Order: sequence, then C-alpha cells, then structure tokens
Amino acid sequence: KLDRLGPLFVSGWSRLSQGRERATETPAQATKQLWDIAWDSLVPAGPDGSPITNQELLRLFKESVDESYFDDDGLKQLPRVDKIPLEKGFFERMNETFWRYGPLVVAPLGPLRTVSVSDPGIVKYILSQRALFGKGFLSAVGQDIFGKALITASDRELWQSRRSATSAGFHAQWLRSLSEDFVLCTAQAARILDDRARYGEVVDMESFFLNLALDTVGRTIFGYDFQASEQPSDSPQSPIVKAVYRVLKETEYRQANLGNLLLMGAPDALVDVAAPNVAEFRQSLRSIDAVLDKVIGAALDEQSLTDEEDLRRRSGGTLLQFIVDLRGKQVTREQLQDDLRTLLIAGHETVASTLTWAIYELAKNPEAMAKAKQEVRRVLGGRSEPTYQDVKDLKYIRLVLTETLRLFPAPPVLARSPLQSITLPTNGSNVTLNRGTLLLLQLTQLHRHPGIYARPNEFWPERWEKAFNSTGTYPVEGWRGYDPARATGLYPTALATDYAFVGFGGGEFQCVGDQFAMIEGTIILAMLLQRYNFKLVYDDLDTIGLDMAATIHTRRGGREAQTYRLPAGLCIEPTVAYRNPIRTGLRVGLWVGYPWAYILA
Ligand code: HEM
Repeated sequence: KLDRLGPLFVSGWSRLSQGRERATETPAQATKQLWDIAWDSLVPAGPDGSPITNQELLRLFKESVDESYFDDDGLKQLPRVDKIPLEKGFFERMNETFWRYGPLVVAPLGPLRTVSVSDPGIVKYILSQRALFGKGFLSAVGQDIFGKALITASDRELWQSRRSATSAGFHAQWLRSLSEDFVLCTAQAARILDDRARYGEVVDMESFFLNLALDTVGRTIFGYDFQASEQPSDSPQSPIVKAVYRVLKETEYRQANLGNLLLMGAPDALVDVAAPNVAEFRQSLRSIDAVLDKVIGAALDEQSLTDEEDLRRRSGGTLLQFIVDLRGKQVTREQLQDDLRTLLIAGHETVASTLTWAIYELAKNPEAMAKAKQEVRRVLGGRSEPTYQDVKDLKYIRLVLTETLRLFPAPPVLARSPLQSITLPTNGSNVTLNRGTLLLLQLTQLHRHPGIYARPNEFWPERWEKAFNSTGTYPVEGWRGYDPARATGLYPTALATDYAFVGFGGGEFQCVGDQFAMIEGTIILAMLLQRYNFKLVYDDLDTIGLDMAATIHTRRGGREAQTYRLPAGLCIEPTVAYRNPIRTGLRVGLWVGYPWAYILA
C-alpha cells in the first residue's frame, strides 16, 4: 500500500497544480480529486458484480464524507433525515418521516450514510434482482456471529450450495412431522404458565417465547435439548442458554456501539484486556460451538449417505442428520457448524418476537382474541395436540401471525448493497447508487404504507381475507395489489402481495424456514389460546419500550429478564382458560390415591 503512496502524491499534486493553472477547479474541487485518488488507490472499489469485500465497506465512510464535507453526492435529489428515530413513539415518528419525506430517504446510521427504502416497487426491484444486489454490509458485520453460511455468504457459489442443501432438508414430509415436536415443547413450557396462572402471577411473555423457541429449534434442527423452558422465564438460565442470548444480543450491541463493531477482527489477547464485553461474546460463541461440535460429531457417527429422494421419504429425524446424510453434498465440520449457528439464530428470536407481539396484539384487541379462540375451539374441539392438518385449518390464527409480522417485522430492516453502479426505477427522478451503497429496506414503513394498507397502524387480521388495491391519499403507481387467491400457502408471500408484505423476505434470499416458522407459530399460539386468557400489565408501547436489532423487542423485558426480576417488559397475566379433563382427572386420582398409597406403604 505504501508503494502506491508515491505515485499517488505525484498524480494528486499534478492534478492540483493543473487545476490551479487551468483555474477551472476550485481548491475544494482539487482537494476532492486528491481525496478520490487516495481512496481509489488505497481502498479500490471491486469489479462490478463481484461480492463487496469487508475492506471495501470502508468506502461507506468515504461516501459519508463526500456528502457532508464536499457536498458532492449522486443522491442530492433525495431528501435527508437527521436520524431514524428509535426512542419514544417509534412508529408515529416513522409515519411522520414517511409523510414528510416519502419512501426514499438518505439517513445516517452512526457514521455511515444509508439510503432507506419503503416503496414496494423499489423493494421488489432490489429483492428480485439477485445479480445486482448482495448483502454486503450484513455479510461483513455478521460473519463472526452467524458464521459463513446462508445469511452472511456473499460468495455466490457458497450461498448456492448451502441454500440447496438446507432447503432440501426443509422438505414437506419433515415439516409435517414437526408438529409433534412443537406440541411437546409447548406442553412442557406451559407448565410454567400453569403455575403462574394458578397463583395469579405475572409472566414476561417475551422471555417465555424466547425459551420455548430455543427449545424447539434445538430439538428439531440438531437434536439438542437446551431445557430453556424448564426454568421460569425470569430465573437465571443455564450457561449455554445464557451464551445463546449473549450472542443474539451482539447484533444489537454492534448497532449501538461502534466499539463492538471495530473490535470485530481484533486478536483475543487485546479484546480480553481492553473489551470484556466483546470477550464475553467470544466466550459465548465458543460455548455454543462446543455444543454444536458435539451434535455434529454424533450425527457424523450415525451418517448413512442416502439420495435426496430417499431422504425425503424418511420421516422424523433432525435437519442436521438430513444434511449430513445427503449424498453428493458433503461438507466440512466447520461448514456444518456455521450452518447450524445460522439456523439457531435465524430460527429462534424471529419466532419468539412474532409470538410475543401476536399475544400483545390479541390481548389488546378483545374482538380478535375472541375470534381466534373461537377458531381454536372449532378446529381442535377437545384435542390439545394440534396436527399439521390443524395448522392448515387454523386460518385466522395464521392471519394473526401475518398481521403481527406486518406490524412488527422480524427483522425490521433488510440490508442490501448494489454490486455495481445502479439507477433505481423511481418515478421521475433518476437515483443512481454507487457500488456498495448501504440500502436499508425499512419494513416497518413498507408494511404500514398508507397507500397500500387501510388503517395501516391497526391490528386487523381480517384485511388479508379480501383483495385490496392502492387507494387513499397516497396512491402507489405500478403496485399490482393484493389478492388472497394468489396466497395459496400458509401466509401471503412477497409474490402474492407484489412485495408490499415481505415478512419472510422475497426473491432468492427469501426465508428458508418460513413454513417451519408458520407451523411452529400456529401450533404454539393455538395451544396457548386454548389453555389461557391473557391480560396485559402494560399496553402502551412507550412504557414497554422498543429496541431494534435482528427483531423488534421490548427494552426491559425479554433477555434482560433473565437477570432482572419481572421488569416493565411485555408482562402478561395468564389465567387458565381450559383444563384438559384427562389430566385433571389424573391429578384428582393421584391426589386421592396418594395418602392411601402412603399408608399402605
Ligand atoms: C417468524 C419467524 C421468521 C421470520 C419473520 C423470518 C424472517 C426472515 C427474513 C425476512 C429473511 C430474509 C432476510 C434478508 O433478505 O436479508 C429470512 C432469511 C432467513 N431465515 Fe428466516 N424468519 C423466520 C424464521 C426462520 C426459521 C424458523 C429459520 C430456520 C430454522 C429461519 C432461517 C432463515 C435463514 C437461514 C435465512 C437466510 C436465507 C438465505 O439468505 O438464503 N428463519 N428470514
């Protein structure tokens, strides 16, 4: 790099002096040229279409400086906001920003300049043009959290091979068999709610769902029992569960704390001394990897290489065993570890967050709650163990989950970067983005777009039962509208909504666990609604407090409730709504029989 500095200064100086001679360039323009040359020489932009390298991400700082210092930027025509609000009144402020500036704005993210997008046409263009957009920034900042697997793989070949192996594993037969695991985990976790309901105690539902979702993912994806639900949600957890929560928290810390981001590649020795917080994160990763290593070892010991067709006919088993046994797709232990870490993180907090907000919205909307409970009664009757067929029949419950994801998308933002210089398909103005520009698809705004959704901030699951088109004061040109006839699966996909709802993403990177999540969410919600009534302790979002990272979660509840006793998070008072007659009979039988057995003994 130093070798390049000599010629760099020579060429910069000659440009400066030429500028002076020609008197056509102001000193500011000349300085800018020197600045550009320095960057192009030290941190050159990669070739068009190639993945954005970590080093290239430094150019994001350059863009920020270009914009603020040199006032030189290809995005001049776009409105700018000082910051995207995260504090009180988050959704109201997001609405305000939308009304004032529209669906395409330039906004800062710490020291970086980003472009926020919430127009369905542009979101569609970005998500469906795989060759033009990569996950650039996300790949770089998330790689040590997720490993090099689906979420962070910027290398196309690696992504394709992991995607085809993983999505083969999520085949229909396996998904159908999962309902038994979900029922078992929910029934186990519900014992905590039973106790709380009996004594009229308050429960932090976010922690409850986090523990439950961790148990289901561990059991179904790689056959490990975290036993997270064995603990009341506000009690201290086992070291491994704590480690998982610490790793999840890192996505949040990296947004809020530049130190965590900058220390990403630093050696352990430095981090141990200088940044105990980051050292703790690394230690947690090591604990998780040790568990994953053990389950991978066990799966490899059991390995029996089989063709995909035959594997698809095999029922039960874990996803890990499927991937290990898949003939022709063998991978290293390290790759398997990265795959599992990705699935563990991506499939855990997202589900928990969706269920948390679903219960919150249902508890706040008695009519929707009554309708949901009625459907559960009608479909399940007296049965307490929903099956896959029930999931298909529980249409309203699935709409409740969809509507929850519309209002509280998990993740709330999708990050993309163009792989070459690109002109966005906007109406009128030509917006040209440089390679590597950080694009943030703001799902909280897209999903509450006033030109698409009537009463956008209201929880109204019935909206998905009928077709709707763009209307009102903010018509969206070119949007095809929504038609339930196009939503033939378990939820309305990006295609069915013409990219107005992308709760599970869209295009090639669409969530690989979407069916898994819908089956799991529907079963858990149905089982809980069947057994309990829920009453919110706090219903105001500002009191509950919102935090945003990989999902939208409550500021004081959730993972922090592992260490603090019942703070003002999303606390709910469950009361038993349904008693399983067989279990009640058994209990009574034991209660009556126990003293006699004791006397006889
Ligand atoms: C309600 C629950 C869930 C929601 C809302 C959700 C949402 C999403 C979204 C929006 C994306 C796209 C991200 C992007 O485009 O940048 C995604 C990707 C992904 N999700 Fe999910 N997800 C959920 C559950 C799950 C589950 C249960 C798993 C696995 C067990 C999973 C695994 C993944 C993976 C591996 C990807 C990356 C796919 C790729 O890039 O090829 N997700 N998810």
